[in-house]
Amino acid sequence: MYFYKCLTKQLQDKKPFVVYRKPNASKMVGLFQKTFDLHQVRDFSEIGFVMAPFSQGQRFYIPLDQAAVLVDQAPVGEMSFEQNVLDYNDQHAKQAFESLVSNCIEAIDQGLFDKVVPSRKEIIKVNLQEDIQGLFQKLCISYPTAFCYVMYHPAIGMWAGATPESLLKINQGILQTMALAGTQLNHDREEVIWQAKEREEQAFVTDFIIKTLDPLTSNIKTSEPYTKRAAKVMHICTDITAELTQNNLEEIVTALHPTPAVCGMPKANAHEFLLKQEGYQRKYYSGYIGELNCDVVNQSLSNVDLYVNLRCMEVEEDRVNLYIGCGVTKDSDPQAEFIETVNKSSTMKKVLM
Ligand SMILES: C=C(O[C@@H]1C=C(C(=O)O)C=C[C@H]1O)C(=O)O
Repeated sequence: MYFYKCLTKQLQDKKPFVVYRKPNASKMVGLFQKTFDLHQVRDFSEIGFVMAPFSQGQRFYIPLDQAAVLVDQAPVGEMSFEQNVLDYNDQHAKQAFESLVSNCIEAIDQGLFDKVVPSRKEIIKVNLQEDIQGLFQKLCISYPTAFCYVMYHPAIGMWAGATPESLLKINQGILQTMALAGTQLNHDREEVIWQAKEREEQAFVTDFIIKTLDPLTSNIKTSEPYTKRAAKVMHICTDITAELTQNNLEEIVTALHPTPAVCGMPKANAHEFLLKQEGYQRKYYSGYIGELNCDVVNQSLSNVDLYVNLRCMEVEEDRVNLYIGCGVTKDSDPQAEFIETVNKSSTMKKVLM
């Protein structure tokens, strides 16, 4: 297929590209940048595909007018969930994460914040560089309801993922976002029971988003919280819509990101705590990715469609780094939170096998 020939050529040339497929979409998109330049988003008037970090670092993008643009049928097929690797057994990683969660709970007890989202990195020795096409196909086939992508820039490296979380959609003056939090294993039964801890954690996120959008938009509406299934796990989700009152995309993105779903609440305290205590660089994990001022498949230049970069991995020469986090509140149990990160990491591990 010509799409994959371009992907292979782009990789050989080490030029920037992104390939992606939106949730439930039948089409995939490839943007293959013609030069090596690193383009940065400065005021959100830029048009193209953006990838922004959690905190410090470059907000880079592939400009639509500097890329070969390809749209094709997205991969479909069957993949079984059976041989899942959930028996992660690194005692050192377990202890380190549980101690981080305990520090989080202590900080909550001291009144520093109500919620915080610590995370960790898991290194898997595997060489995926030879089969990026296969990686993208596996992501798309395994996770039809997620936003699946592989993105590369020589200055940033290669990132791939299948995220269930939308950060921001704008279409014809209507803004949509979601408050996603709370996690349990996806048992595939229709009836799902959520404990108070998860419901409270998710309500924090909804409240934050409503408060954040209030001065920037009008007519904010929320759905009832519902269960959103995301591969091996499921979450509580509230859909939120609002009307834009002015053209203030930069203000809106800056206000929403990072949400309490990936950082915490109040945001500034949680953010500062994470930068000091997590002990590693999140880089582009829990940043955002997606279309800025364009909808490539529908050939429109007025849409925004950004996703939170979760269930993602950084693909290096001989290894991949998986990034995973979980929301901590006063009622959290460090062991249970560690298990939650292991369950979430199975989303990525599945496509590594
Ligand atoms: C932080 C992550 O996920 C976020 C945290 C969740 C939680 O705390 O339950 C649920 C969904 C995401 O908003 C992650 O997957 O790394």
